[in-house]
Amino acid sequence: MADKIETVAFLGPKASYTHQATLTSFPALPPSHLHPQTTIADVFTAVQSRTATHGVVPFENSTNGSVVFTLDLFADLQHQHPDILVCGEVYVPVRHCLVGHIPTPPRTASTSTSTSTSTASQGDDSGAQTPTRSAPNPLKPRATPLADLSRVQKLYSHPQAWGQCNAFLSTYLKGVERLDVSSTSRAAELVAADASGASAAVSSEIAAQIHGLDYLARGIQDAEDNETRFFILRRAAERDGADGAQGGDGGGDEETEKWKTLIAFTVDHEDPGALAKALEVFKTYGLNLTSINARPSGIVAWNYVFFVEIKGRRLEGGEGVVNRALRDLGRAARGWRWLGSWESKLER
Ligand SMILES: O=C(O)C(=O)C[C@]1(C(=O)O)C=C[C@@H](O)C=C1
Repeated sequence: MADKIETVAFLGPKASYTHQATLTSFPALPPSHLHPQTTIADVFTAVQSRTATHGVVPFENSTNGSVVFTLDLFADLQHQHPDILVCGEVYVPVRHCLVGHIPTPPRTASTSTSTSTSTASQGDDSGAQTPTRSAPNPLKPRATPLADLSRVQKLYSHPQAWGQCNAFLSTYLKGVERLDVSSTSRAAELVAADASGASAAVSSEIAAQIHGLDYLARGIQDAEDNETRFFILRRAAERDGADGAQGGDGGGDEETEKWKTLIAFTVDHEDPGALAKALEVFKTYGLNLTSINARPSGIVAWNYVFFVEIKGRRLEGGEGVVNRALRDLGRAARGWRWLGSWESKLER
C-alpha cells in the first residue's frame, strides 16, 4: 500500500484511538501526511473529495458493538460519499483512563510529605454496586480510583467509550453528567482547559500525557481485552492493488478465509422472507457471514439498510464466488452496494 499513499485523514485530534490505528497502519508516513479531522463524517468527506488518499475510521468495538456513526455514513442516505470503499482493517487494544486535574494540597508541615494519590477514592471502596432487580449481578469494576473523585461534576468522552466503562462509571461516578464529544482525545483537550478539577475525561493514556493531565484511574474498561476495529478507506476510482479486488480466482477455501467483504443492501419490507432470501444467497455460495448490522433506512420509518460482512473477496472483472453471490443478491434484494474487500487481520 505504501508507494501511492500521500495523505491519511483520521478522527482526531492527536492521541485519539483512531490516531493510534493510523500510526499502526501507516508507520512509514511522516506526521505532515496525517490529517486529523473533527468528525468521522469529515474523514469520509476528505477521502471522497480527494483531500486525502485514505481515511481511518472506527467501525466496531469488542465490548460496545458497532460504531453507528460509521455505519450511517456507509449507508450514505444523502449521497455524499458514493465512492468510499474499505481497503483494510486494523485492531487496536483500547485501555481507557479517567483523566483530569488532581488539586495540589496546600503545603503545610503535616501534609508536605503526602502524595496527590494518597487521597484515593471516596465512598464504596469495595468497587461493588448494589444489586437491583434489573441488575441482580452488577459487573465489578476492574479498576479503583487513584484519587478523590468527589469534585468531578462533568465527564467528557466519545459516546462509544461510555458503554465500554459501564462498571467503573456506574460504581464511582454514578449520576455525574456525561457530555458526548467528537473523540476521547478531544475530551482530554477540553478537560485540560478546565483547571478547577470539576471535569474529567475518559481517554487514552497518551492523550493524558500530551495534555499534562493526571490519572484519576487507569484501565477502567469493563473487559481487559477490550479492542476496537478500524477501517481504512479509499476512493473507488483509485485502485491501489491492495484491496483484493484484483487478480486470483478467489475460489479456494484458503483464499476465501484470508479476505473480508462488506456489503449494504435493502429488501422489500412488505415481502415476508425477503431478508431470509437475501441471506440465502451467501449460504448458496458457502460464504461465511462474519457480521450483520441494521440501520434505519432514513426513507421510510421502520425500514432498514442491512450490512453484512462475509469471508471472501470480490474480484475486479473476475468470476469469483463473491462476484457470483453479488449477482444473485441483485435479484434477491431491492438494492445493494459493494463497500470493499480487504485482507482480514483477525488473528484467531
Ligand atoms: O474517540 C476516539 O479516540 C476514537 O478514536 C473513537 C472511538 C470509537 O468511536 O470507537 C475509538 C475507539 C474507542 O472504541 C472509543 C472511541
